[in-house]
Amino acid sequence: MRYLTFALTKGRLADKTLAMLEKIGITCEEMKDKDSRKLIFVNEELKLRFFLAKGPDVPTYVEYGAADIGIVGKDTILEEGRKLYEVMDLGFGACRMCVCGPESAKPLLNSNQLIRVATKYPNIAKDYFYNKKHQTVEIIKLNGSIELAPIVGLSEVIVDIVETGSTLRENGLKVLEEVCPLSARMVVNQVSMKMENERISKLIEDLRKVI
Ligand SMILES: Nc1ncnc2c1ncn2[C@@H]1O[C@H](COP(=O)(O)OP(=O)(O)OP(=O)(O)O)[C@@H](O)[C@H]1O
Ligand SMILES: O=P(O)(O)OC[C@H]1O[C@H](OP(=O)(O)OP(=O)(O)O)[C@H](O)[C@@H]1O
Repeated sequence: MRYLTFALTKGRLADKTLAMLEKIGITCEEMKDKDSRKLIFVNEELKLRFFLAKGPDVPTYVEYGAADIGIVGKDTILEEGRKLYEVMDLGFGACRMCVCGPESAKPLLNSNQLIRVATKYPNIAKDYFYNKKHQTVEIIKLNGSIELAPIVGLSEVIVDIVETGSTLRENGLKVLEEVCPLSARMVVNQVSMKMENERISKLIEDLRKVI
């Protein structure tokens, strides 16, 4: 039997991903050692391999078949636009993609003014403003602390993830519009879905019972 390889997202989603896999009897003790610099882990008994990668790289590994299965946020799936199957909503990592800014920016969203939109998600922002709202905007790509942009005058609004809303609150910003709800998803390589259908279907079935 060949190894089935999982690409898991580092950071926020990692602990919940491991807890979910543990519930269906898939464990990888080695992976819990936070001090380890080891990148790939094997469960010999179940013929599984796991590695942790940066979120945006997970769909890349899965599209190319370097991983059969990926666990990644819906935001990353939308942003990366890779060819893969999204097979399951895992429920955890729930948050929302929103257009945010100071209350005073609200009227700009329903005008034909050319506003600036700062975001870590330029493709999601483009799709929302161009295809859904038919509003021409200037997209400015940032890599973090997006909420700074409207405060210091880099942009009028931002497109970013909102979970508890505390980052917005503490910086005097509001949700102005919701783009879409988000959560962690399981994605599968298109060839693996055919070649390893039995094992992958069983995995999906087992996961359905615990989430
Ligand atoms: N409050 C939140 N902020 C950001 N991502 C969240 C939040 N809640 C859930 N998520 C999910 O977790 C994933 C990101 O986890 P991660 O810890 O890698 O965050 P990141 O800030 O995008 O990464 P990095 O710190 O490496 O830039 C997102 O893709 C999203 O689906
Ligand atoms: O609604 P909240 O619960 O406050 O969560 C949302 C915040 O968390 C994320 O940032 P992150 O902590 O990943 O830092 P970053 O801005 O450097 O990416 C996101 O980009 C928001 O800023």
